[in-house]
Amino acid sequence: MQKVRVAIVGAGRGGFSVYRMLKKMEGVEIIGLADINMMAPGILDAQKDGVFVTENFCELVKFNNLDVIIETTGVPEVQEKLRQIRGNSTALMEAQAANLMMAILKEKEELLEFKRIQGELSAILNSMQEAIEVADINGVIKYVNPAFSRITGIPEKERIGQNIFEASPDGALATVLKTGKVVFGQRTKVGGSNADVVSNSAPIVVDGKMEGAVCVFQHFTDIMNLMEELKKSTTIIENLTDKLGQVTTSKYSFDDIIGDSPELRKCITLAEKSAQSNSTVLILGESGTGKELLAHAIHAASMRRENPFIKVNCAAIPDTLLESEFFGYAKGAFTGAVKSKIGKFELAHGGTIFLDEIGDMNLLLQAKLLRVLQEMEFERVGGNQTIKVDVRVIAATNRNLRELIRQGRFREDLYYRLNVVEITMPPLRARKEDLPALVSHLITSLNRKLGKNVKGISKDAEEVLFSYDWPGNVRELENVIERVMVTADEEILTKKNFIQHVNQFRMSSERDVDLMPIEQMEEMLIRKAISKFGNTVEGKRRAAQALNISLATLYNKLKKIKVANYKS
Ligand SMILES: Nc1ncnc2c1ncn2[C@@H]1O[C@H](COP(=O)(O)OP(=O)(O)OP(=O)(O)O)[C@@H](O)[C@H]1O
Repeated sequence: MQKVRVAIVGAGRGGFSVYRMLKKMEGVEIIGLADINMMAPGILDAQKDGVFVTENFCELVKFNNLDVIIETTGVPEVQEKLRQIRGNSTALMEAQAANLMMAILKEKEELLEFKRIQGELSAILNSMQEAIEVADINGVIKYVNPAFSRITGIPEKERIGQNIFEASPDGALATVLKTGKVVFGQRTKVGGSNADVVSNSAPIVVDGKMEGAVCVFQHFTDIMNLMEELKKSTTIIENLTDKLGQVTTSKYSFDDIIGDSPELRKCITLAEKSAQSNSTVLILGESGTGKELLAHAIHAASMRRENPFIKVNCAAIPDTLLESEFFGYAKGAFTGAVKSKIGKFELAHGGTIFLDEIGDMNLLLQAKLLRVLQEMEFERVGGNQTIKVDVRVIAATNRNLRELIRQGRFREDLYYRLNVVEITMPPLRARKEDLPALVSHLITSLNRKLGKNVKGISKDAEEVLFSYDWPGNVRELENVIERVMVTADEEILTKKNFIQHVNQFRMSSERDVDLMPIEQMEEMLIRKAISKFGNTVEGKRRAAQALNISLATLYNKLKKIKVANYKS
C-alpha cells in the first residue's frame, strides 16, 4: 500500500501531538515539519528522528507528491499562503480539522489501551486458582472465572445473568451488596452446589458510588490441605533450626596444636594416621593436656571434615538425660515430650561424635553405646523405629579406665571397642621444651583478645615457668598467662609479673604442711573453692577456674566426694 505523504506546519503543542500520533501509523510518511521556532518540541523530536525540519513552511510545500499538509498554527495568514502555494493534488487540513482528527485518533488509542488491559486482566483471572464472582448493585451476576466453575461445578453460562440474592442469598457476595461492608474469611456453601468454601468479598466502588461487589473464594479442603502442608513445613523448619543450633564443625586443626617435643609429636603422628581411617579413637591424658583439641584436629583432617563435629560431655549431663541426649526421643516418650527430638548421634550423622569424659558414663548407657558402636543403629527413647547412622566416634577421659574396669564401673568390652586407636596426651611437665612455643603462641592470641602489645617474656620469667610442674597443663598455662597479661603493662613480662601467680602453687607445696593422702588434699581444696565461690553453677564455674580444672572435671570430682549438696 502506498503511504500517505504528510507535511506538518506548526510544531508547537498541537503540531507535536499530531507528529507523535502520525509517526506511529504504518500508512503515513511524514515528509517534514516547519516552525519559525526551531526549539519547538515537534522540531526537536523530528530532528532526533532524522525527519526534515525547516523554519520556512514554503520549503515544505516544495516537496513533490505531498498528499496532505496539516496546518496546526491556526494563523489565518499562514493558512491563506498555504492555500495559494500547495500543489493541485495536495490537500490542506487546517487546525480545526486537525484537532478533530486528533480527538478521533486519541479515542482509538484509548480503546486499544483498554483492550490491552482487558486482555491482561482476563488472562490473570482465568489462570487464578481462586474462584471469582462479580455482581452488579442489583445482584445480577456479571462475571465468573473458570476457577468458579471448577470449584462449584456450575458452568459460566448458567451462572451469569442469575441474581445472587436468589442463587446464593447467604453468601458473602449477597452480604456485601446488602451491607456495603467487606466480608473476610466467611465459610459457606455456594448456592446451587455442594462446594464448601471460604470467601472474601468487597464492594466495587466507582467515583465514590457502590456499583456492585466482587467475591473471591477457595475450596475449604484446599485450604485445609494448605494448612496441613504448612504444618509439615513448620515442623521441618523447627527440626532444622534445632539441628542448626547444635551442629558445629571442628574449630581446630593440627596446626593449632603447639609443640614439637617427641612426646607430643608421637601423639600427633598417630592422630594424623587415624584421621585417614574411620577407626574409633580413645584419647587419654590429664585434664588440660589438649585431648579435645586433638579430637577437633582429627575430625578436621578426616574425610568427614565438611560434616558435623558433635561434642557430648558425658560428665556434665545428668544420667537421666544422657540417653535422650544421645539418641533423641520420640513424641510422647515422657511428660513434656510434645514433639520428637533428634539426638546427638543423629546430629553427627556423616561426621564425628566426640564423647568427652567417657569414664563418667553410667553402665546402662555404656551398654547402649556398645550396641551403637557395633551396629551403628539405635532407637529414639520411647520410639520403635530403628535409626541407622554413619558416625565416627572419638572418646576422651582423664580417668584411669583400667582402674574403673577393675572396680566394675566401666565395661571392658566397651573399653576394647573404644581403644582401637589409643592416644595418651603427655602432661605439660613431661614436655617442658614446648613451653617457649606455647607461651609465644598464647601471647600472640591474647594480645589480639585483650588489645595488648606484649612482645615476650624475660629469661628469669622463663625460668619460673620451667621450674613449675603445671598440674593443670596447657589450660593452667593459658590461665596464668592471661591473668598476667590482664594486669601487666610491660611489653616484656618478667619474673616479677609471674611470681605472684605461679608462686601460689609452689608456696603451698613448699610450705611445711602436714602430709596427707593426695585425694584428701584434693577434697580439701575443692571444699575450700566451693565454699569461697558458692555451690551455684556460676560458683562452680569460678571454682573450676581457680582450681585450674575444667568444669566437667570439677563435677566429676564433686560426684566422687559427694559434695554436690555441700553447704558452706
Ligand atoms: N598443644 C597445644 N597447643 C595449643 N593449645 C593447647 C595445646 N594443648 C592444649 N591446648 C589448649 O589448652 C586448653 C585445654 O585443652 P583441652 O580442652 O583440649 O584439654 P582436655 O585435655 O580436653 O581437658 P579436659 O580433660 O579438662 O576436658 C584449650 O584451650 C586448648 O586449646
